[in-house]
Amino acid sequence: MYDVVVIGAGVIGTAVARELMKFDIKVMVLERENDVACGTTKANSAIVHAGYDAPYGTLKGKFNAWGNRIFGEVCETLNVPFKRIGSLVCAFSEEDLATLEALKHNGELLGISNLEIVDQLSLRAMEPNVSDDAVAALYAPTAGITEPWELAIAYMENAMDNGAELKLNFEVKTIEKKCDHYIISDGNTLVEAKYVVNAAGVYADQIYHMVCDVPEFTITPRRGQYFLLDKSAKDHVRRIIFPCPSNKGKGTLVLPTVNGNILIGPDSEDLEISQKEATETTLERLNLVKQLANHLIKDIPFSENITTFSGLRAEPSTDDFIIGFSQVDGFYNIAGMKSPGLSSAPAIGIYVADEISGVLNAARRTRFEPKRSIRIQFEHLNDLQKKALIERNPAYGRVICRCEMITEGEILDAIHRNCGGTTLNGIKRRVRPGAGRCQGGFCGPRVVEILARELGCAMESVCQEGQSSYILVGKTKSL
Ligand SMILES: Cc1cc2nc3c(=O)[nH]c(=O)nc-3n(C[C@H](O)[C@H](O)[C@H](O)COP(=O)(O)OP(=O)(O)OC[C@H]3O[C@@H](n4cnc5c(N)ncnc54)[C@H](O)[C@@H]3O)c2cc1C
Ligand SMILES: O=P(O)(O)OC[C@H](O)CO
Ligand code: FES
Repeated sequence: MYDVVVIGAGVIGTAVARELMKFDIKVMVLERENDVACGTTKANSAIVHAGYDAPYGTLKGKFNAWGNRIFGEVCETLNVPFKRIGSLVCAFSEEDLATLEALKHNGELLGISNLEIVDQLSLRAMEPNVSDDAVAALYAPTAGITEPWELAIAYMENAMDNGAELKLNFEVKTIEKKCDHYIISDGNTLVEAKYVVNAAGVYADQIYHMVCDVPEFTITPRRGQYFLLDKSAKDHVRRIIFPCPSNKGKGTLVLPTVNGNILIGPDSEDLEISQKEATETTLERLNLVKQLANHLIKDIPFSENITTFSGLRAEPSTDDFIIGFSQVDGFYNIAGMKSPGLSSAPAIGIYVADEISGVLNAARRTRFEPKRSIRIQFEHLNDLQKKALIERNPAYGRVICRCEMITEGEILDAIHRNCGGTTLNGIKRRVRPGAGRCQGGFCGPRVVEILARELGCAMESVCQEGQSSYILVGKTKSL
């Protein structure tokens, strides 16, 4: 019997699992996909918001401010990229100027430091490509960018290094409440736990419905679509550039990624409650993203686009995050994790682990290893280091991805760690082969070969992403 089962291995579920491992608690994470971070965590703006946007007095405001404060330390410990590049919210009218003042005031109530309204001249000096029509901006130097899926992978890996378990391909279908525990099933296997943490993203309402006849909330998907530009567009903007927010969200933005690409989006499209899988992109909405971004930033080189994608916000009927023990004894909801859910994840992990360890009366684990072991990034080594590494391990001398300069050694490491990658996109998310300009056209087949060899399976059974997303069907000719 587990003390705690966490349903959902996005950035929220994995953060909770890792923080729970600081206590003497037996933890299992259940995830329906064949990898962690396959839900909203893999498709968002990747911003660690400064925290001035969510209203003072809300859970979003509290956890964003707290999460931003500790984000740098968490990423350093877990070896996850994070850059505090700062953000600018641009004003185009008198009404927008009033919005900037209101955001600054709200941020100050939340304890966000160094917020400043900059005039047109300063804005132009900071970001020469901002539209000539922008008259001022709210500058927040503490905003940052990260790699959301890498954070979730790192959280899960570190949780497993400390004894947590992960069951992939386990779609929770029923949850049965007994007098002092739960029985969770995917239709084949039963898992028993004293407490359940529901971190199932856009499905959190359905999971809660399994134990509660009349749930207090619903979760509706709100889609956002993006363009990702090649690194050749690097430096078109150096900070996160927002328009003023509206009741649809923080608007369509332009920002750099931690790897030097330029990200443009999202739009904000309310879908039906049943459309929890609708992550397709559409020409109509991408054209809207283009139009909105061109209003904010001049001369965006859309010809450098290398991919488009979309993510689903978990829009709760309550408008705020839902975090806490539910009406059902021993059942804990972390639902409605729309933006700023990523920014808040480190703080939510700590908060939830404290609450649950409290009711379990669990002591702190004496042998908790907080650090994740170093990941070698071959490209970032100097020549002497590269030479020494290749002598020690020749796999680092074989470049598999030319666009991103990724070696076989890095791919092997990504496969064999705890919470290692087993799919083409899983390896791409961990070490970036396939994330370059050719989008895996050259390196994809090599990665499939390595995966099959290392996992001891046929190349035909290697998947691109989800279960059954097979890439190869069989041999077309023999040698
Ligand atoms: C367009 C967009 C932009 C955003 N930008 C930002 C941003 O810049 N900054 C920021 O702070 N936040 C941002 N967010 C919000 C942020 O991405 C989310 O708050 C965060 O990723 C939510 O993580 P999660 O773990 O709750 O959900 P998810 O990542 O969706 O994880 C939930 C997991 O539960 C699993 N699951 C579901 N049902 C079951 C089941 N029955 N059995 C087992 N497993 C199940 C899913 O497969 C999934 O892996 C954005 C969101 C979107 C959509
Ligand atoms: O559009 P929002 O408000 O959901 O925010 C999403 C990201 O945080 C910013 O793109
Ligand atoms: S060679 Fe890997 S993305 Fe191009």
